[in-house]
Amino acid sequence: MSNATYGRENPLQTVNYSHYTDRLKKPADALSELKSADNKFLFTRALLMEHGILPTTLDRPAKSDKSQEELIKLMAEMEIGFDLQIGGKYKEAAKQFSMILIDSEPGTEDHAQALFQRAMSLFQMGLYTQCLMDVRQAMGSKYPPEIGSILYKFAGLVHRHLGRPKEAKTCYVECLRRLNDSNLTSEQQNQFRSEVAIAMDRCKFREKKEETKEETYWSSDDSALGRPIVEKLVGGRNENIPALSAFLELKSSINMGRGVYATHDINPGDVVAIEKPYIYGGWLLHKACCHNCLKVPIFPIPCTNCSLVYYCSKTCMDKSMKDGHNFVCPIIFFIRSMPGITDLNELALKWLLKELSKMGLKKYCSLVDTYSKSQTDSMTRGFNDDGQYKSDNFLTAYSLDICEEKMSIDEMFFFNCIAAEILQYLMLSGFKIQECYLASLINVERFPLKSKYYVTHPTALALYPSIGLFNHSCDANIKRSGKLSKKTRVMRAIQPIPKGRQLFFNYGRFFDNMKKETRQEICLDCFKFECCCQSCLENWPHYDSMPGGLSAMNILNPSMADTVIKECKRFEKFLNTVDRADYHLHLDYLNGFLKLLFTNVKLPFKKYYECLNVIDHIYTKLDYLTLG
Ligand SMILES: C[S@@+](CC[C@H](N)C(=O)[O-])C[C@H]1O[C@@H](n2cnc3c(N)ncnc32)[C@H](O)[C@@H]1O
Repeated sequence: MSNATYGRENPLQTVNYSHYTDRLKKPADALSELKSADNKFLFTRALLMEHGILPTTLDRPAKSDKSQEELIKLMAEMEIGFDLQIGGKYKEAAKQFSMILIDSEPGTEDHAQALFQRAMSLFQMGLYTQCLMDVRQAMGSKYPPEIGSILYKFAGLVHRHLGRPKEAKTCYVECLRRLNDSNLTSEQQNQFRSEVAIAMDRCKFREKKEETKEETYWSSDDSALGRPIVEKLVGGRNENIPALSAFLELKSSINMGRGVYATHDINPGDVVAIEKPYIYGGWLLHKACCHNCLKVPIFPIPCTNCSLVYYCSKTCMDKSMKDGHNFVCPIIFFIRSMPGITDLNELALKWLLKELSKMGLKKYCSLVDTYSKSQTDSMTRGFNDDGQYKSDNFLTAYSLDICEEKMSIDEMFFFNCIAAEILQYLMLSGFKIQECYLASLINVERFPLKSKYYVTHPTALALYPSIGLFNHSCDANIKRSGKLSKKTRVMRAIQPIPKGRQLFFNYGRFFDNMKKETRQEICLDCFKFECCCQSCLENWPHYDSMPGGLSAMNILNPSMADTVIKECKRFEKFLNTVDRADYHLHLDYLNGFLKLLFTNVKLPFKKYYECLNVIDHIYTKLDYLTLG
């Protein structure tokens, strides 16, 4: 593979779907003539082979020692960065070190040095979180041992600035342990020790302050919030889809396909789904999270073979190897050099390996064949003959994808090419696959290679097959909670959901403040559907211009008008008098007010959404406190 350009691909940039078509001069058109997914895949694979695009070896571009010329160039580039730093031009310096990073190979000393220097510039710019990400990656790289103590001391300083005294202390202990490797004189070492002692003292002071703050917070009168919350599905577990509540069922509608509906009245706060991800992987921009458990370790340990993924412990490293990293490890460099969204390519590979380890090649391929041939109607996919939804993870995930007809030919060809390349790398890494299984093994239709699956979370990507059954609405009545590092995802009602109504969550993040046209554009662009939610169909006004007063037009139950007016005034007083930090102490009151408006006023109604925003704020804060 000569064109490997590790690290240049930005996972956030738009994918160039004509990457392969451009190289092969429009062969993708022939794909539209082929009917079955198997034939499309085999056609693409043969074409790539014919054009010499499929890799034939796993030889990485030689890691030759740098020539004298290259060394001089690197030093000159570093010097430019140092000069910018000395001159206080931190942004320019960060850019300069970024260029060096792109040109150096992860895991090498040059890479670690550039990371460390960029971290220092980011620190000066006050970008502590980004700075810490660089420091962590530098720690996981092959940095020169003599800078170890300085690197860990710096990490301590960054943690202190981020208000994490415990982590800072751990770094300081580690930096002292590495002091013997440094090339400081004994006098400089003594100076270093006394500086670290002062910094550690500051951590102690900070820790005490944190403890007091926590005590005052929890000594507030709501004891329910003072102990860890154990989430329970409302009504218990669903028989057919165990990740969902028993108060839900799956039904189909013309414009949204399958969706999840309430079979009982559901109240705001009720938990409607709890699911562990079927597969998950780190987000490349957040490289230093543990490849196995997704936690962000204080000291990331790089994989001893590839150096390209990190772990928080030896246990996680061993577990990951058993879970398939042994096959991915020799090819991860190449997988990350491929076009497309790198993280999704990795996730697709992980998924395939997981299925294969679970059921073996033969069974897996026959399952895919049976499934794709027997159930082509997207409305019935996933249901058995008794109308029950098959909750097996493989079939559930398989049946989620109904997107093929929405793809352009270029896109379809692109994904087939990616699949063919991934499979080829896998075979080159020693994974034995007989020719007859090739087509069933990689079915582009089912592979999570498309953006519609990715969770826009800065740490990781994960696939939740049952939660993936919820449709989108710009006026969501459920909300996800739980940090991805905890992996388990909890979905909770935020609005009253009467029996028979569909449950929706919001696929976008900042839809509340967008006008309909923008939301529609995003849905089409990112998720490939035209949004048919109620607020889009009825073209609800933007939040600021929603009706705020009661009238004959929007009161549903005139006998309740006085109560509604009185309660709206009370809510206004609440907003003016209660401190934002104490909102969570009034959750029952707020849910009650929301329900009153929901039952008696036609939506959209401004006060209703004001109240919903407050509730949303509370859950976000509770997640942070209880699940983080
Ligand atoms: C994650 S899936 C949801 C489950 C899906 N309806 C099914 O049948 O499996 C997302 C897909 O559902 C459909 N969908 C979800 N929300 C929608 C909406 N507001 N309007 C139209 N289609 C929607 C789109 O086809 C989208 O690609």
